[in-house]
Amino acid sequence: MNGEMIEEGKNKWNNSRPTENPRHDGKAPSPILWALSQTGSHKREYVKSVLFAIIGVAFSLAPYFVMVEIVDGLMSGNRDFSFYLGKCLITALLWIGRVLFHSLSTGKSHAATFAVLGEIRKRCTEKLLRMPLGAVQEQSSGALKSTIIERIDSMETTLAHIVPEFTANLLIPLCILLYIFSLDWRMGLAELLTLPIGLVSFAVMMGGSQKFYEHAVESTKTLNNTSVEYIGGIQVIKVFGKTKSSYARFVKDAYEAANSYISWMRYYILPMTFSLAVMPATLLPVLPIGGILVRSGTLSSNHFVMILILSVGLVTPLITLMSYGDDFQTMGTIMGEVRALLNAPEMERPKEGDSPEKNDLALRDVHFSYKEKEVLHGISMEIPEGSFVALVGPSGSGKSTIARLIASLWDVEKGDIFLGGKDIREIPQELYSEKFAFVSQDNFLFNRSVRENIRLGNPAATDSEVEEVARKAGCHDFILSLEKGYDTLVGNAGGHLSGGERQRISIARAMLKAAPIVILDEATAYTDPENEALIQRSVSKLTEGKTLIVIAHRLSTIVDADKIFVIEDGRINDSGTHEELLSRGGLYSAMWKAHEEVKDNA
Ligand SMILES: Nc1ncnc2c1ncn2[C@@H]1O[C@H](COP(=O)(O)OP(=O)(O)OP(=O)(O)O)[C@@H](O)[C@H]1O
Repeated sequence: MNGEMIEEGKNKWNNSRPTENPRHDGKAPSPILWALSQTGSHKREYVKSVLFAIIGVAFSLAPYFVMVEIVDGLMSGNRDFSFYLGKCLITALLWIGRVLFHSLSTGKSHAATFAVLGEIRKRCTEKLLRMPLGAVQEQSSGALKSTIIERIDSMETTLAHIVPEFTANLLIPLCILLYIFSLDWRMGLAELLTLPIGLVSFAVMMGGSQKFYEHAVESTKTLNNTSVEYIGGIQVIKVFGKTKSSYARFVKDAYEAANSYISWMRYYILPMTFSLAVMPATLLPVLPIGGILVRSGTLSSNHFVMILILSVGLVTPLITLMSYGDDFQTMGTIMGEVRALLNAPEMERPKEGDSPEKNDLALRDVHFSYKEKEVLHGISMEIPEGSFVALVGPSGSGKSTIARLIASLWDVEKGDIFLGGKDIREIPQELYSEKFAFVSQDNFLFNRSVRENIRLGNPAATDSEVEEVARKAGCHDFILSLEKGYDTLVGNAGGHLSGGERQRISIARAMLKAAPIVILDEATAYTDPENEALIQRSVSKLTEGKTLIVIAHRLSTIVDADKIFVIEDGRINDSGTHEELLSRGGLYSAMWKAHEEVKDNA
């Protein structure tokens, strides 16, 4: 199906190192085969479901053979009422059998499909953790949510029905055809006459409509993004009086999404209806050809009647088969998105291994780019275990980027980072993450209780340990003043709390983690002077005997650092203690002077 080509071409991550085994011929497997390859331990359930479906379809076809016998009876003048009553009873029983096996089949395949899609979704979310932070953040949250939640969900019905029913509805007409061929090969050929015409029209539909469907999917994603942005940015929209224009954009995207679906349906409705009408119309050639053969005496009228009735039996499974056409298309596109996500490049980290005993950090000639633009141009620094190191410099100079690379949120592009003498690319991500507590200025809180948010630092911590750490981080009192104390929900991304409150909770969370290396990236940016003193005290408790890496604009908070690195334009401009840097009179002393002046004028 050409959907595969398009889906691979549209793969937003397709220039990446693939993480799944591609096929040897370089082509991606069909979406259905790919989906089936993901069924793992549920394969047996699908096999059972297919078997039940085949039995179900066989039950639904058997009445046609009973009908043949009834017509036979009528034609041979059988007037025994019990004969016909018996046949009717058999037909009723066959109908019950059909309903029973169809239900068993769909029940099994729905259960298996829910489990398989659940696993695919789990793999997608786990994948996000293994990808570099930047690759995840480049995707809009609306589009990612749409792929992982809605679009995977939308495959459920199709996948659950396609596996058993497609197989059953393909096998049964084949058996009927073989049977008709065994009765009379000429009639078998007559049955096939409508097939090529219907198939050509079907292929035309499938070929051309893929781009319409792709467009419909893209415009739905745009609509998703616009609505997520509209809701997320509602404060900015209101403050800047952009309600009308933002709403107009939302409406425009909604129309675009609706219209793209209409165009898709407009394109495929004609060829689809034509092939749906022509392909199953096997009676069209069968009736006249059969009539001629009966008249010429080369086909018995009994066989002719039997073939006519069986031809009617062919129609339903053929129509069911064809109705899966656009489902294949939809599945192809969704599977393409899911595979693109699962194939996205991962951070180079082993699954197993040890983390080093020592915690000295070293950066050697580290280069890093966001997309094309290099922002770090050869950073080298040593951060001995237990030291207090500060990164200062103008805004945009690359301080946060260095911190993120040290915390292994991204991979370096060139150069190396070592922890305890070991290249961090040789340390499993989970073990490495255990070494770090990272507090930044925009710490994310989950919409759970305050207690659960702090406990994320150490899921095994008791309630009293959580409260103890909150006291140390200076947030115990304000937490108690909240409506439900520690059980208060913090709102989406912590939206029910002030910036300073969020920050103190994040510090408590980091303290609870008890990691040997603590990174504070503008961690006190939102804090008022009174609380800053409190937090400084708690930070010093948090970092006793630990490595502390601080990024700060307020230089007064880092004067005690063992070493200050002055970063300018992605390079280290200077380094040393506060006094050493002041004595050299470079960028740092200019920054210090500016800092003092602001303080004096405040
Ligand atoms: N996710 C990103 N994608 C693209 N460019 C980025 C991204 N994050 C940062 N940059 C760019 O990289 C450069 C360094 O940014 P970084 O955040 O490391 O600077 P910083 O010194 O921490 O700044 P600040 O003090 O203002 O927080 C800047 O030019 C910034 O615009």
